[in-house]
Amino acid sequence: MTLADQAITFIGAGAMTEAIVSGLVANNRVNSGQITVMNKNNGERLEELEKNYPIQTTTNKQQAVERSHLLILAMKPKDVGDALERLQPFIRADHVIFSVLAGTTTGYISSLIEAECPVIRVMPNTSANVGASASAISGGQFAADKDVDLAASLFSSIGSVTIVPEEKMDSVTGISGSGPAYFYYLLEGLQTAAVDAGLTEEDAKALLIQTMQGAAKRWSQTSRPLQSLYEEVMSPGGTTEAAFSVLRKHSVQEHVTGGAKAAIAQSEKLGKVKKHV
Ligand SMILES: NC(=O)C1=CN([C@@H]2O[C@H](COP(=O)(O)OP(=O)(O)OC[C@H]3O[C@@H](n4cnc5c(N)ncnc54)[C@H](O)[C@@H]3O)[C@@H](O)[C@H]2O)C=CC1
Ligand SMILES: O=C(O)[C@@H]1CCC=N1
Repeated sequence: MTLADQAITFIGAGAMTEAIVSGLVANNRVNSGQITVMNKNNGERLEELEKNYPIQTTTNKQQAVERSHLLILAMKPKDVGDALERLQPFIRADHVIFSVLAGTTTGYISSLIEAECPVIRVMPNTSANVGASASAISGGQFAADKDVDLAASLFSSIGSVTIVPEEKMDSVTGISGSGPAYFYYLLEGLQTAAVDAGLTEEDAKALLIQTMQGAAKRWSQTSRPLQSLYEEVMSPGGTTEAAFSVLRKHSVQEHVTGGAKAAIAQSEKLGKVKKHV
């Protein structure tokens, strides 16, 4: 079965579901008429999604599960136990389950489902909205190569895909899953400096977007270490050096590293609070 023939049900109608759906709809590799989004009870949210995308929605659990061969779990990690308890009577061994939940192992999900269906853990990010997610994928106990290939095919239609062993998924979650937020936060600081110095928000946005894209492109096309790239920008007694003396005084880089490590630790913790991992 090709991706275009797949009926897909998302369980959970939040930000991540919308990011993936909007990326998939913009890209014709998936038939958007075959996408269903199911939510526990927020009808207004489902109406909003139906208005914005050519998809179907439902709050009917049995319909949501039986309609599709491919189920994508996209509720908060704390809600997965309750959700699967209600859905599991309708899940068959020939379902394929993708989970985008932070810190939630495929083993834990399998322990909540009677049928031995393949479970694939995926960590995308919200850049899926614009077809630019950095997604990592790992297959669980019952996942065959073809199931991992299906996940790779679906997520490659909304960005890049890296296949990693499942024990690396907490690290991925703290780096690229949360990653867009780190860059938005840093950009917000730069935007404030730009506007405080008299630039219009519009000009600041245009300059910062191109600067960030240019830096990413440059890094992608060189084997030089990052330190040599920022040192190249820095002239003795110049502007960049002035900025770095403030950033280093406040150990900004160490705090950025510490922040990402806290995210990784939190993903590990989310996994440990659940039983059967
Ligand atoms: N937001 C992000 O940047 C990313 C989020 N994730 C993961 O995606 C998942 C969803 O995150 P968000 O979309 O940000 O959360 P969200 O809070 O925006 O959405 C969660 C949705 O699940 C629904 N829900 C709760 N219990 C349910 C149940 N029993 N049955 C069906 N639906 C139920 C809620 O009503 C809500 O629509 C999380 O597990 C998160 O770890 C993964 C990568 C990035
Ligand atoms: O903050 C979170 O827990 C989710 C997982 C990765 C990004 N957002």
